Amino acid sequence: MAAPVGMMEAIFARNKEEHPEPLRAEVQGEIPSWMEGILLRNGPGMHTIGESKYNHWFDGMALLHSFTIKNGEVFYRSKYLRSDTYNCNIEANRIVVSEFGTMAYPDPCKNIFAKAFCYLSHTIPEFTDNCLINIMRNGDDYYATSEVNFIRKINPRTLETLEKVDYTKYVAINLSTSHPHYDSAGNVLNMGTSIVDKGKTKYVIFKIPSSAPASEKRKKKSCLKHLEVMCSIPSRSLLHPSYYHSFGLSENYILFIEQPFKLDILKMATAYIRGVNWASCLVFHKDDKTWIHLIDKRTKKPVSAKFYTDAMVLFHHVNAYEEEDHVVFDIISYKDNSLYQMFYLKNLDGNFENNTKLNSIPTCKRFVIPLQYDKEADVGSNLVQLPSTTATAVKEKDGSIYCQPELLYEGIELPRINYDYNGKKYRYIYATEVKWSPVPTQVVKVDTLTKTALHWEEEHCWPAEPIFVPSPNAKEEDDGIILSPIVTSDPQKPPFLLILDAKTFKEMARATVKTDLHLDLHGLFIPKKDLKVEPEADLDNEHE
Ligand SMILES: CC1=C(/C=C/C(C)=C/C=C/C(C)=C/C=O)C(C)(C)CCC1
Ligand SMILES: [Fe+2]
Repeated sequence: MAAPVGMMEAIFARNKEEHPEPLRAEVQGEIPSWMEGILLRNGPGMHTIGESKYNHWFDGMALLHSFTIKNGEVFYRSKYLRSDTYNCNIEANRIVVSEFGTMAYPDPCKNIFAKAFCYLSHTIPEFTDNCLINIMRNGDDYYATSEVNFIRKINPRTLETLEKVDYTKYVAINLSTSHPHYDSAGNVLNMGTSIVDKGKTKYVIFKIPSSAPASEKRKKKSCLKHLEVMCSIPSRSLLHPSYYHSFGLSENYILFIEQPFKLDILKMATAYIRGVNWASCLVFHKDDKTWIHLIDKRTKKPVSAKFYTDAMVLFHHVNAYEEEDHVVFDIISYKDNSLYQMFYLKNLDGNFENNTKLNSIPTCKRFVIPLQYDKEADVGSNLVQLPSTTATAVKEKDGSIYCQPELLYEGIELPRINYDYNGKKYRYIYATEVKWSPVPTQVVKVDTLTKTALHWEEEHCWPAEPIFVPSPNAKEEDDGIILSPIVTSDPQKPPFLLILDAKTFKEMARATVKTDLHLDLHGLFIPKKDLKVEPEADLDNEHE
């Protein structure tokens, strides 16, 4: 499919209008009656403020949007996150807060970013609270998340912005992932990097309980107060901690990949005075190794064996599980960091096709880590004993173990699974297929067993990350529905929420919305039973 000139600019760079009042979508097909709840998603929606423009797609102001499904009907809403960053920018009518790919210099007026003037004496700058990447659920609370120390509480029904939460008040981290995990009790597990703690750079794994102790419930205290550090892992290099976007979780282990795509702290500390963006402080060391860390949840200690693989860059873990004394984990990996390069808005304009040819294809790979093996095994022997995989883990002379993956599937990103199978043996990956550019053209269901896939695609359609929602009495892993918002590039064709049968990948319904829809990043589905108030109890006077 070829991209008409200017189309990419409309998709990526044009400011999207918010639509905070519920808008009734036109449903074609039938949405099963059990399907009730809110699909809540996040992503950048505004890349120009006054005369100033952001450089990178990941810089855009967070635009929350939701599809509320009730009685076979769908209502759409969108609202910009009223972060301090957003408010300051709008007030100044220009970009005054730095983002991933854009360094900004604030007005000399007094604003909450006044601290930015202390850059010269601070290693860690005051980061943005433009939480544009994902949504995190913690008990009954929902937060917009990004990769720094701030998260923003939001109202999942009205999309209103609530408190600004600073992780550093509860745990010594300066960066955190936007992809937390959840255990079966609903507790949040997440990871962050601590840079300034007594000069010891480390990765911190922490848990936020899903509810506060009963004695505090009445006071509506936040669960964050009860955040608990599970384990920390020292960074191999104090001044170059690895960058990571997600981590893995099996039943008993936490999986952390220390990749040679690293944050250079000295570069970051001087970025402001050098006039360069944060992105330029992330450096790929192509000749370094990628270290694989396993943390035993029971002992809260890292497994001592040294597992590594070749240099790579990864953003998304897919899933991990244990099988016969091995940990199996699947990730989407790249051979370098060119993905971040591609999302500079200057590469996403008229010359899009030439600028963004994927030279590093996102590839789904399976790694297998042996947990129990013969310590006397010969150097050079493969310690993986699983017949189902070609992944290997070879003992080296110095006792370290060199892991080589099995290729599962090429050209997919934004992976999701049936989260009931998270940490467990599983079979299906739902993702977007990325063929000729980093922009998805298809929704896919990959069968990791047969390495085959089912696809959905349509002309002028650009799908978002597909979310799996299990059906109420699901027996099989793929008993459920796939939800994916579809951005369209043909002005005659309005955008819609696509609803697929996860088993067959046949379209069950689509809910068309006559408004602007932005290409987003990640989100979650809140089933009706998890909503404190009936979804859209107030929808009787919705706008049509
Ligand atoms: C602001 C800021 C950061 C922001 C990173 C962002 C916003 C990353 C987005 C990544 C995405 C969307 C990846 C998708 O696969 C860093 C570099 C962590 C550290 C310095 C300050
Ligand atoms: Fe992500």
